[in-house]
Amino acid sequence: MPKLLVIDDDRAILAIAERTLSPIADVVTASTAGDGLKKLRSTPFDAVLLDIQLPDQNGLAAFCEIREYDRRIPVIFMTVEAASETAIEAMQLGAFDYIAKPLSVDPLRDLVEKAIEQRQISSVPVAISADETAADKSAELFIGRSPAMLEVFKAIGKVAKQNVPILVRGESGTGKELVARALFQHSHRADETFLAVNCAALPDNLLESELFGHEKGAFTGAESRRIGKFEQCNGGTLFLDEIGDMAPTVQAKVLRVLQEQRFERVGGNKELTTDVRIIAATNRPLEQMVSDGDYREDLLYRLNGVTIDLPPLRDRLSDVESLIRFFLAQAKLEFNKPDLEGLSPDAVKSLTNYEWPGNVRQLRAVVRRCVLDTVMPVITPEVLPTEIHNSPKSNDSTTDSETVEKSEESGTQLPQLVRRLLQERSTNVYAEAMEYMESYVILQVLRSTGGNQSQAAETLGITRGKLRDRINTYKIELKSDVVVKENE
Ligand SMILES: Nc1ncnc2c1ncn2[C@@H]1O[C@H](COP(=O)(O)OP(=O)(O)OP(=O)(O)O)[C@@H](O)[C@H]1O
Repeated sequence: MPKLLVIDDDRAILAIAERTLSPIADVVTASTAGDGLKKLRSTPFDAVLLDIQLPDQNGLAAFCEIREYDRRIPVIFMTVEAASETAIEAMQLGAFDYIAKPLSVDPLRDLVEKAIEQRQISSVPVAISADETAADKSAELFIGRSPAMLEVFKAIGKVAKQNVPILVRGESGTGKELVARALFQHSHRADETFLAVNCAALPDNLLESELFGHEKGAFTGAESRRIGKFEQCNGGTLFLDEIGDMAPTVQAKVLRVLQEQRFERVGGNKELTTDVRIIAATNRPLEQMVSDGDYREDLLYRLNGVTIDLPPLRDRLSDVESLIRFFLAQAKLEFNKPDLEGLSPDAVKSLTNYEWPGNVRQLRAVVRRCVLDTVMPVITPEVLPTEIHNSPKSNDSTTDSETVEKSEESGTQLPQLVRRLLQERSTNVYAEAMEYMESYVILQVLRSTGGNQSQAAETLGITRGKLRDRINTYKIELKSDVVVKENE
């Protein structure tokens, strides 16, 4: 039977604890911190219930001694009033949880059961340690040992020093900006300026002015002359993210810079020259957009002379472990969690089996969230987001065709979709897969804003015009709920 230590100077509390908890644990009591610590050192315990005010020592100080002795032991604090300050302090120190007196029987039993269970599952040796030297904050490291990523690194090495435009392609969150930075750092321009512009984040007229600048009075609100990024970045490197999201006028101006290194500020007629290396990135099907008349063919050809393709994370799952190691060590330092030891083997299994629709960005966010959420030194599957913990592949139980039928909208069906398209010998796999992802993201964000398009556009980092365009394209209906219309 698991062993529980209850430290409190109130005999009534000790009696309630013994009565309530003896069916689930072997309860040992102590009425002072000194006595409790002595007992703890002589027998192994699975959890501790600790009063915050003890006669011989403050409970928080006693807690620190317990942690020094055994940092894996879950400690639940008990206190008379629900004092937020103490609760915050206790949780910051790493307490398992906090319960207010007078003790209610059911919540107390549930909490102690949970603590004992946590103690047992986190007693396994860690599969990935949180102590990695790679977490040096000063270096922005690019992680990946899979053959696909080695190809990417080789491509960066080959083209970084050539003064040509480069197009980086890949799904959102695959690391396109990191590639752009690596190209810059290894180029002859490494000591010059590097600027990044997200073309989807600004309305078309503002994007034009952001890139090329404007003259005073060029449009309402243009109260003075403004220098654009192409001018500011003279001699340096400009990273144009989401290059697919540009109005035709802007496309024409960017093409001219690429061809002649010349442009005019908005509202100006003086021709300016600039020497900027362009690195562009996109996750959009530019070829399809050219066929649909939405993108200039000549611009596409200028841009994609040299292309670097970043594979989605699900196609290089062998990189997941090293990425976790890296993000875990970073988060441990950043969130000051010195007791964090790492991830349990089961947690690693769930993470390495997941399909990662949001790619490395999603993996990074999940690891950081787990580090923040865990109260135990070892991160176990229970701490993972439910979609990962319960993902069909993590549990190896559901077949692909079942999941496609069941939840068209779950957003995790991309691999199945791609497999189906390949079986059907589709020649439009890229565009269809991109559309699937894009419609999923837009739908989810619109749902989260209750259909408010301004808020959704802001959250998505795209303009309202673009959002409206996508809503029409994907036949998203904004009624009391946000739904996708069936194809007529
Ligand atoms: N191989 C990698 N090693 C370490 N960190 C990575 C790697 N790939 C991506 N990241 C991290 O993941 C996050 C997303 O990467 P990044 O912004 O470069 O993606 P992106 O493809 O440009 O996304 P988007 O298309 O949405 O702009 C960043 O925090 C980045 O540092």
